[in-house]
Amino acid sequence: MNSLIQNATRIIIKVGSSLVTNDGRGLDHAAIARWASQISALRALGKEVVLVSSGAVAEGMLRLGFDKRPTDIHELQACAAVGQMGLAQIYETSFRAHGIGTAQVLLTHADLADRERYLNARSTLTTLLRLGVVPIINENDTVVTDEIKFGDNDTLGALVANLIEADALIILTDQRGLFSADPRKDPAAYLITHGRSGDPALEAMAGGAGSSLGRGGMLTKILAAKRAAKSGAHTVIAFGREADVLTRLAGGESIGTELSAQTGHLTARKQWMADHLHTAGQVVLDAGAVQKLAEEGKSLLPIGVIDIHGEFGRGAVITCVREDGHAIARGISNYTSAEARRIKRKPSAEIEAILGYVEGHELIHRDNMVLL
Ligand SMILES: Nc1ncnc2c1ncn2[C@@H]1O[C@H](COP(=O)(O)OP(=O)(O)O)[C@@H](O)[C@H]1O
Ligand SMILES: N[C@@H](CCC(=O)OP(=O)(O)O)C(=O)O
Repeated sequence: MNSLIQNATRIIIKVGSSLVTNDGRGLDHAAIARWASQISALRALGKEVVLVSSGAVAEGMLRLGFDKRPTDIHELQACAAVGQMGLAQIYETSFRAHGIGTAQVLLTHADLADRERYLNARSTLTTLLRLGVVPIINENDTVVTDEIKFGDNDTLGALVANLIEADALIILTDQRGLFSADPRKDPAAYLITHGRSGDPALEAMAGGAGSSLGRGGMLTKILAAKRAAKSGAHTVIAFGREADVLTRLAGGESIGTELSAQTGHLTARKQWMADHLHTAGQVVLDAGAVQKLAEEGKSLLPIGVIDIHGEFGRGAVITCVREDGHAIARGISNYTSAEARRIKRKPSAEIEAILGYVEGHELIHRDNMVLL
């Protein structure tokens, strides 16, 4: 028994190229229909699911008649663009059979590196989940070149887990999990059933991709688990053709390789904030707000803010100081410094009238704050 997936509410599921395209023979309609049916069952259990799907290049190669992976970057990008149409169509049809809508989200590295776009991607994904839609994510291959690519969707899956603070990342692949060595090369290799994300011993066992279709191989999956754990997400690596793999994992069964994260979401986020020694700006709190934060564990409302120093964007880590300049907390601002200047000293009910929109009643929510 293992409860990593059973206890997870928000789950990222990543499916690799060889699974999605039946080892390059063409979209595996039956496999995709089975995953859609299982994901529909997971949602009936109250879980939110985001799918990260590879396979655009492999499917596009088939549709355009390439018998081996093109070396020309623009031909590869053309393959991705053609194949992505196939992916979008098959996922929409397969989920529609269960009355579930899908949404296509194509991301690039630049989208997640830019704070504004990162926050927009996060809000769109969480909104889609709230609206009951299954987002289907892939890298936007047509606009990126090698130097600026995530390169493999294992990494993308982990970054999406960080982005929306998922509880778990399930990586479905063409092996039963992490083996002590690449099972294609070493027949004596055995399955590793449990481990700690970030354990360097795991990295030593993992090798590169097993086929010409996959990009990352096992090492990128192990590194993805390490990355996902930074925001508190556990990872399971399992065989995508295993019968009812998703529903059995959700039922608490141990399948594949389970890699547990050592810290919870809140701890991970607070640690991240505590590590921000230089913050973009400061807000000066009145005595009432200091009391609410420090003594009562409350969020920071604009009404308790007397002054704002520095220029910062939405989502920046800022410092909360007393009137005498003493720092008492750090946290993520829901508003830009310009907006904060307009809503300081105002009751939260007036935010919408002043700014024309509301990002939150708080300037800094309690969950996004660490006391110093
Ligand atoms: N230690 C290992 N355990 C399992 N698989 C490994 C290991 N080292 C390398 N591999 C290879 O990684 C492959 C899976 O990665 P990849 O081909 O990128 O798949 P995907 O398309 O699912 O991302 C396996 O088929 C296997 O040959
Ligand atoms: N964006 C690429 C994904 C490449 C990739 O990471 O493949 P894989 O190692 O099979 O997950 C595509 O859709 O072909």
